[in-house]
Parts: sequence; C-alpha cells; structure tokens
Amino acid sequence: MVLDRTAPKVRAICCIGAGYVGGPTCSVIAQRCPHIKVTIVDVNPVRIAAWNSDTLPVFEPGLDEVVKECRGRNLFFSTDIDDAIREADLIFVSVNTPTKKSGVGAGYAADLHYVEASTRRIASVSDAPKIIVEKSTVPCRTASSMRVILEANSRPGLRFDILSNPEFLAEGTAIRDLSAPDRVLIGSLSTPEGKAAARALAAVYENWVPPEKIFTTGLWSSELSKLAANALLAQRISSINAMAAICEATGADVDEVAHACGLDARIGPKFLKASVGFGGSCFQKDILNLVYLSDSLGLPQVAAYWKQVITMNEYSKARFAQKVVQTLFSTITNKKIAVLGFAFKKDTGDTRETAAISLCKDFRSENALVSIYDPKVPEAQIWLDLTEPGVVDDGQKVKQQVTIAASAIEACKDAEAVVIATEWDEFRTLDWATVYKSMKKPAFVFDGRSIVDAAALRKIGFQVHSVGKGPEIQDPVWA
Ligand SMILES: NC(=O)C1=CN([C@@H]2O[C@H](COP(=O)(O)OP(=O)(O)OC[C@H]3O[C@@H](n4cnc5c(N)ncnc54)[C@H](O)[C@@H]3O)[C@@H](O)[C@H]2O)C=CC1
Ligand SMILES: O=C(O)[C@H]1O[C@H](OP(=O)(O)OP(=O)(O)OC[C@H]2O[C@@H](n3ccc(=O)[nH]c3=O)[C@H](O)[C@@H]2O)[C@H](O)[C@@H](O)[C@@H]1O
Repeated sequence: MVLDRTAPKVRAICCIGAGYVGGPTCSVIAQRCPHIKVTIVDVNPVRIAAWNSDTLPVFEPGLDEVVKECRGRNLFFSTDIDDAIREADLIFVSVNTPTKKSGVGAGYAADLHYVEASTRRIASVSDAPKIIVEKSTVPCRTASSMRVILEANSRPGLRFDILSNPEFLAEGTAIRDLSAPDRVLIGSLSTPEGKAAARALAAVYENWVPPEKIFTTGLWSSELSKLAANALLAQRISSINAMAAICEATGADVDEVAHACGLDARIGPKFLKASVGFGGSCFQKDILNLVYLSDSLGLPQVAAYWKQVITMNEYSKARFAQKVVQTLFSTITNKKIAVLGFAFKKDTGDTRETAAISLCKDFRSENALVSIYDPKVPEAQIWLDLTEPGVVDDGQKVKQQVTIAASAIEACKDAEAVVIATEWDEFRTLDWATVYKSMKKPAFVFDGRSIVDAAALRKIGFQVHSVGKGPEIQDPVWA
C-alpha cells in the first residue's frame, strides 16, 4: 500500500482487552514503534497485574523479551480504561467474542456484548476524534452496529472512523507471526475519511511490515475474510483427519498422503498434519459463527457445509478415544492412562477447546484412572477445565479419577497406555526405555500427533498406534 503523508498521525494507541491477542499484538507495536505510546487496558485487574509482573499471563515464546524491552518506556498495562481511551488517537478493540451460551443463536452466534460494552465506553468517554479498530474476530457487518452505538452515545459532531483489522497470529508463534506477518489486512469505508483512517493505521504497521504486505479492502470483506481464513484452515485439518481414518482402515500412511498432496503447488504442504482433532479458542467458535451467519442469511446448504468441519473434528476426537478403549481389550476400567500434553497445541499454555479435555472426559466415562502431564498448563487450569459444567457434573469424582503429574515419567509410571495429546518437543525425546520399564505390560502408546519414532518404540517393546497409520505399519495386534 502506498502511504499518503496527509493521513492522520497516530501518537497514542489504546488496546481494550489484554488477552492472547491484545497483549502480544500491542506489545509488538510498542516495540516496533518507540515513538507511539501504547496502553493496554482490561477490566480484569488480575490480568493487568500479571502483565505488570515477571510472570506474564500469556506464555508465548519471545513475548517476555518484547515486554521487558518496552514496558515503562512506551508500553503500559492499566485498568484505567477511560484515561487510556481519552489519550488515544487510535483504539484497538481486542476483547473476547465467545460463542453465545444462551438466548438467540445459543451454541452458534458470537457473543458481542464485550464488543458492545467497549464501544459504549469509547462513545461516552471520548472528547476528541478517534480511529476505532476491530481487532476481535466479529461477524460480518459488526462495524455498522458499532457506528450506530457510537453516534447515539457520543458528543454531537464527534468524529469516529471504524476500521477492521483482523488478527491472523497463531498461538505459540505469535511473536514471529506479528513480527513478519504474511499480510496485514485493513478494511475501511471507501469514503475519503475511511481511506485516511486506513492509511493512518497502515502507517503504524509500515514501521516494520513491508508496504506490499499491507492491503486494504472494504469493511465487510475484511470482517468476513477473518472468518473465511479460519474456516479454510480448519477445513484442511478436518479433511486430512478424514483421510487419517481411511488410512487406518486401509494400510496407507497419512503423513505420506499429506506429503504427496502437499507437493502440488495448488494444495501446498502446510496445515496437513493429521491429529487427534483441532482445538483452540477460535476455529470452532468462528466456524459456528459462520454457520449462524449463513443460516441467518437463508443459506442452509452453506451452513451445513461448514458445520461438517466441526462434525468431522468431533468424530476425530471420539474415534481416537474409542481406538484406545478397543485396543486395551475393550475395557479401561481402573486402568491408568497417561495423557501427555493438555494444551491445544505446543508452545502455549492455552487449553481452550483442547482435544485433551474430550479425551479425558471419554476415558473417565469408561472409569479409567487418568494421569495428566503438561509442561506449561498450570494445575489449577487443568482442574478448572475438567470440572466445567458440560464436561462433568460431579467434580468430586473427577478428583478420585484424575491425577496431575509433575513430569511425563511420573505420569507414565504404572500406566497401561500413554496417550500423546499435544505435540510438545519433549515427548519426542522422552526416555522411552525408562517409561517402558515403569509401565504395565503390554505397554501401549497412542500417538495422537504422530510425533514419536514408532519403529524405535516398537524395538523397545511398546505397541504403538499413531493417528493415520494403517494396520500394515502398526503392530500385528491392530492388523
Ligand atoms: N487467541 C488467538 O490466538 C486469537 C484470537 N483472535 C480474536 O481476538 C479476540 C480476543 O481473543 P483473546 O485475546 O484470545 O481473548 P481473551 O479472552 O484472552 O482476552 C480478552 C480480554 O478482553 C477483556 N475484556 C472483555 N471485555 C472488556 C471490556 N469491556 N473492557 C476491557 N476489557 C475487556 C477480558 O477481560 C480479557 O482479558 C477474539 O475475538 C478472538 O476471536 C484473533 C486471532 C487470534
Ligand atoms: O483466529 C485465531 O484464533 C487463530 O486461529 C488459528 O491459530 P491457533 O488456533 O492459535 O493455532 P493453529 O496453529 O491454527 O492450531 C489450531 C489447532 O489445529 C491443530 N492443527 C494445526 C495444524 C495441522 O496441520 N493440524 C492440526 O491438527 C493444532 O494442533 C491446534 O489444535 C489460526 O492458525 C490463526 O491464523 C488465527 O489467527
């Protein structure tokens, strides 16, 4: 994008929402733009205190260094939301947009009340023009609702420009993704004012992102592009996981199939790793949001098409759990199952929608004893996830069936089976010979991420089942 030097200049940024997106995104902006004051605010004082401490509330490789470099210089974390709004020329709205739990659209639609609360606050507090940027993932045309709320609740004549600037970072690689993004997308109205606001935001990114990677679209295209990108990514995973089921039934190897397909430049090699099922706070939520949008627009076939991506993911998780039960002679009652990894992917402590929650639920319903180890997820978070309403209705029973181990070796001691739920690097290089000695026999490994050297483990004595590997390359017991 070619910069127009007449665009309004951004001197102070406020980011509402100090979560997984707001925190890392605006910390990187502060690092790359030392001339801009960046204040990240949140209604949650505990979260803000953590951002101001040595133990940040979000684990991301490289984040500590960025925050340490900028905090107190041009990067501030605060609960004084009104002050930060007043001072800012540009405000990112980066609050959560979870799936609605009740009311109209429950289970599908995005709950926009945090976005609305932030918008109302901006309207009531602002005494000068602002550029307001949707950073949260929102349904198509949310900007139009924000405009109505702003105009109805602010001082007469006060100017607000609304932009859409969806975030494409992935957890675990957030700092890398933010430092060298594939693209920065800015959606605006096509009016001269809308375009000037887009140029002002582009100028912020141009401090480190090459101009050819910054591109602008209309507001609605930008909002929809975010939902579309996540739907397309999740669709690839469900597609390869569907192939994994065929591989296991036929003797094909899903990694070989993925590699063969990915060599086609039109398909490409990324995001074709078969797994126990995708997790994370966004894929499911955003697809459900798309399903709801499609249904509301009178497009039930489109809704059904995207819904199938979620259905296949649920199937992948359930199929994997069933495989464990069947293989362990159709009963895991009172058997110890070690679950290695609880985060939804490696290099994050985030457990939202992690496949490990479904697996543990399924193992518990078969009366197994589950021992969980994850290098980054705090113990309290695991208990919280396992006792959530909807996951379990008897928290006491969970405590009798589940233990949380301090190491992988401890989790596996006396276990009948090891289940790898997250692809943490340390599981690749675990001392598997020691693990084998400490386990009941026959000792099984169910690799839900296909990360271990199955042949080496078989040499030790394990019976190994890797997702998407057919019977010919499994132990004879599965043939
Ligand atoms: N987690 C991720 O990797 C990505 C998330 N997104 C989107 O970004 C948005 C935020 O996601 P996360 O950062 O993961 O959520 P989060 O839940 O980690 O953080 C949101 C924060 O907003 C705060 N908040 C809510 N209402 C507020 C208000 N009225 N005033 C001030 N603070 C308020 C909450 O207290 C919370 O700390 C969502 O729409 C999500 O879909 C987009 C790309 C990546
Ligand atoms: O909107 C969002 O929140 C973000 O959602 C995803 O990022 P994230 O969920 O953090 O992580 P991913 O790397 O996409 O992984 C999601 C899940 O898919 C799984 N996955 C990923 C890739 C793959 O090939 N196979 C696979 O099973 C991961 O293990 C994980 O459980 C997208 O990749 C980001 O671009 C997007 O910004």
